[in-house]
Amino acid sequence: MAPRVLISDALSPAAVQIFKDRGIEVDFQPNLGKDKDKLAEIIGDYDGLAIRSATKVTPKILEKAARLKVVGRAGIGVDNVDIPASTARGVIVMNTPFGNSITTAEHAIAMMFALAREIPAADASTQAGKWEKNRFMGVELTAKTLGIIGCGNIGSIVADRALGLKMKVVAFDPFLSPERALDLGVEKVELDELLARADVITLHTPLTDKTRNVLSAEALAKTKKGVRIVNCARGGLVDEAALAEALKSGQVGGAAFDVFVTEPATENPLFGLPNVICTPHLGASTTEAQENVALQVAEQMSDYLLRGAISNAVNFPSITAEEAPKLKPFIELAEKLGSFAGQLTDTDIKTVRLTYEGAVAELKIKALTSAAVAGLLRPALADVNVVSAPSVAKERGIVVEEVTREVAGDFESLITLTVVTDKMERSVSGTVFADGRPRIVDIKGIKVDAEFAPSMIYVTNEDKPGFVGRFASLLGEAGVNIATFALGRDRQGGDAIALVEIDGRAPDEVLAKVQALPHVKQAKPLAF
Ligand SMILES: NC(=O)c1ccc[n+]([C@@H]2O[C@H](COP(=O)([O-])OP(=O)(O)OC[C@H]3O[C@@H](n4cnc5c(N)ncnc54)[C@H](O)[C@@H]3O)[C@@H](O)[C@H]2O)c1
Ligand SMILES: O=C(O)[C@H](O)COP(=O)(O)O
Repeated sequence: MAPRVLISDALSPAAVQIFKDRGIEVDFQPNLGKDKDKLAEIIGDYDGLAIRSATKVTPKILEKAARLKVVGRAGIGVDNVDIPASTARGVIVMNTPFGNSITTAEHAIAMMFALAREIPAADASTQAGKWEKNRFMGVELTAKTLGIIGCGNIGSIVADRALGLKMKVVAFDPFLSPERALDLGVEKVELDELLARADVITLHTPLTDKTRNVLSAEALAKTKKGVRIVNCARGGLVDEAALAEALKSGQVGGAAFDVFVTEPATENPLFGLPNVICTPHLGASTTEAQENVALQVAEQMSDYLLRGAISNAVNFPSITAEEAPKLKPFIELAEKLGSFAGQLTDTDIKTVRLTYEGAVAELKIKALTSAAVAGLLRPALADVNVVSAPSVAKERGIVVEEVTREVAGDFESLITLTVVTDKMERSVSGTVFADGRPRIVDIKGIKVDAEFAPSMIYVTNEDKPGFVGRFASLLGEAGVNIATFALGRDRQGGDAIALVEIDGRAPDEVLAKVQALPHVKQAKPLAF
């Protein structure tokens, strides 16, 4: 069945065409995102959801999204998507981090000019027939200092344009390296210095616990008198009530805002104040940017739904379309090794260690580790999956370790999963042969060669004569057909294991009889 995608915001129709061309069924309902009840009613029918900022992907929506595999944000900010809840349900969330950056930077520059020359007020006055030539006295931007808070993709484009305007640029961004600052031609400063020096401040950070109200009443009091403030990033970066007071007192000379604490903003403390310019979250709204992000998100979502390739996911490592087929058999192997250990582990797991040796160590091991942890936890938590596994493990205090080694000894690639509990440490290793099928090749240091089968019995016993005959007869007498039989031991007379594939499930009473055979330590059913 072809995957189905719902577009619930006003994306460029270019996205619809991409989905159709890729053989994906698509429903384009550009206003649906504003109607959360209707969205909740129909979301269960879709594998993908393509959005901008109007659709809110809440836990309530996700609860109804039984088939949903991917949310694609045609744009940058994913603050309208509950990422932990999406991750917990195994939904990949991807965005398009660069497609609208130039457009948004241009909007910030336009806002800065509009503030400097009071263009909106001058326009309104002129069109009202007033010709107030003496009312509007602007400021020149040349040689003024622009303070950029957040010098990432958009901030650095703003810096480049501002330098072109012959402004001085200072930037506050704890993650901006001195080398990058030098490359950009900006001066990296602390926040207080930026506040003290900037004639214009522009914000370009995401909204986080650290950036919320970065321009608070206290910060605004430290600015140059008459400073102009531009916010084309996120509402909440500036304390709107404090800014309104600072505008009234003249501490701040003007503010140009594209984003607001509450959106859609139908009322706001800034509305109606002198030299305040507002736009309705138009930063990304150009034909070029909208076409870029729509095409990109549709391609990314299609690649994931059709080929398992992941790019620009905020909750999973990237996997290219070339890597996806190489990873696939190893993802299956990792998940099955995890499942093997999970089915045998009854007590609290403290640590899981994944060791990747040989060619597999060159692949995206983060994805393999996630698959292994998902397999390990699934016997206890049915809902866990490759996307949610790392966060579920973290919540449960399970330490996940990864080790990579270049050489794999007898195998081209080898994955070993080791589980550590308070009582024991158990390792199981596997590989993928040329036929692409995963095999178990080592259990607790004992060599075996077994495939993962839908129904198996795993026996550990003392290596004593007679066990295999008795075990096989017992199964035969109970009408349980043996499909394959793998044996291994650490040394003659030492510890031995049997991994037996059977047709159908072994009844509990048969397993109890196996358990009661002489020299048997444990007999467990396994299913893959
Ligand atoms: N108005 C719009 O329509 C519109 C359009 C696109 C993007 N945006 C928003 O613009 C913002 C920036 O987008 P971007 O693509 O440049 O993001 P980005 O991730 O490339 O850059 C953000 C920068 O902020 C910095 N930063 C993080 N925490 C900080 C802190 N505590 N103090 C100072 N700097 C900090 C980061 O180091 C990074 O360099 C985002 O919030 C995005 O959602 C708005
Ligand atoms: O984060 C973004 O990309 C912008 O805020 C754009 O939002 P929009 O797609 O709703 O215009």
